[in-house]
Amino acid sequence: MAFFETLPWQPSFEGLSRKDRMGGVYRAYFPDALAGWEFDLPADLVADISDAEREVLSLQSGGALHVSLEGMARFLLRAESVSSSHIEGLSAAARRLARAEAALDGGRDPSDQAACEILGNIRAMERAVALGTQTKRLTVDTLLELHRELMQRSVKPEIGGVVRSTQNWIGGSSYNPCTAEFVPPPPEEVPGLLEDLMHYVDGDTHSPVLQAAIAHAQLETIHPFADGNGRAGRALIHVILRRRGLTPQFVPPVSLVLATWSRDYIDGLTRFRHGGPSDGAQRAQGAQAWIRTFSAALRRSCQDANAFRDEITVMVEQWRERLGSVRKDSGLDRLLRVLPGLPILTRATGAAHIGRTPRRTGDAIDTLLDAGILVQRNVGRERYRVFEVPEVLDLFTSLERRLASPEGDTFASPVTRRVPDRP
Ligand SMILES: Nc1ncnc2c1ncn2[C@@H]1O[C@H](COP(=O)(O)OP(=O)(O)OP(=O)(O)O)[C@@H](O)[C@H]1O
Repeated sequence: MAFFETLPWQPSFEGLSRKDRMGGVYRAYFPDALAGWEFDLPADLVADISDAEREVLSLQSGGALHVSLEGMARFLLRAESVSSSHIEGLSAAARRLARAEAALDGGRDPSDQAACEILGNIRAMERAVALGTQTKRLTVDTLLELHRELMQRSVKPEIGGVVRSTQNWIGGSSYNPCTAEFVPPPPEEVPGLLEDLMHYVDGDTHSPVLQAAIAHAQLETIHPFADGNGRAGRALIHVILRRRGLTPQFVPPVSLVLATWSRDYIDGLTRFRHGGPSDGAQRAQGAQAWIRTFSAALRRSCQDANAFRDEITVMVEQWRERLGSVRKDSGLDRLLRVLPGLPILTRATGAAHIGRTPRRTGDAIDTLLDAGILVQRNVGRERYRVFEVPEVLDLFTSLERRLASPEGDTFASPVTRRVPDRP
């Protein structure tokens, strides 16, 4: 039985305005556990879910012969991680991340906090999807470990992996929950609800897409952490999809679509919160509304990612035509394969990716510079020179613009988030 309970909030000395400092009442939500929940889905929703599953699988299987799948998979994962940050766009992020990574590699402290957070998100996301396959049982500890990873490079690393011990809320005043949009369950409810959630995540009573949708919504409803609940919930989606074998290679950038459909996303999460009996019609209907939104977002993200992958493939084929004969497994051949996932490079990072000496890599870079595929972005001595692949960065921008358009077409439906201009 799920319900809202009205609880008192004591006045406090904190807060700028009188209203902030005043006491009052708030309505906390007590969700139902997931264990034993059985519900039917209408035929059209079942079809939507299988369409989404088919799209996710087609993203894994489409072949890009001369392109490193790992590089592209990393890019999609990066896109998904960037959606959790407030950096201005994927292509800007690519540049800033490359700089921050270079600083970290060189043992320096990168000053770019946002870039560091994204690196943390990417690492956590990588770890999350790895956990999906490596960990035998998914438990509350797995979730805490994942959250710790996510928060490691944030401004508040100390809250990573710590279940909240106070009441939190979403929206309204920062000082009290009386005007909040949503007040998750009180802290004493959280451990039991998390046990139940992770038990559900570890099982396979529902199909992967359904399981990912429900687990995400339940995590956001519990809101178990002081911060980073959105990130943990998004990572959980990918843990489930990977674990259930749906995304062995490519992570669909579903979070970016949910961010674009922010109103539908929040509406869906809100509908998921029912009142009344755990086997009642209201619960089933609310869940269906959310699952519908989630499946559609997943489908859209796969369609956009597929289009991106096709564009990358065509681009690399055109490069090869432009270059004439490229000896198989030469430094140049290897560099062409990895460039889509490495749009900003130095001689050293290029060498590390293709397993050749910096000198050999430098020769391949020179060929690509002559062909206009690479451009040099700074003036400096050999080892400090930074190169970019403008065409790849342009394709990032196009993908990002497409993902930020509610209908996936920036002419038909303008972007809803701040994104870079059309290349
Ligand atoms: N009305 C709502 N009901 C339930 N969940 C919500 C609601 N509004 C937002 N959320 C979820 O809460 C997340 C924000 O929570 P929190 O600030 O703890 O996470 P975060 O990872 O730090 O933030 P962000 O999502 O901005 O990266 C959102 O990303 C969304 O998933």
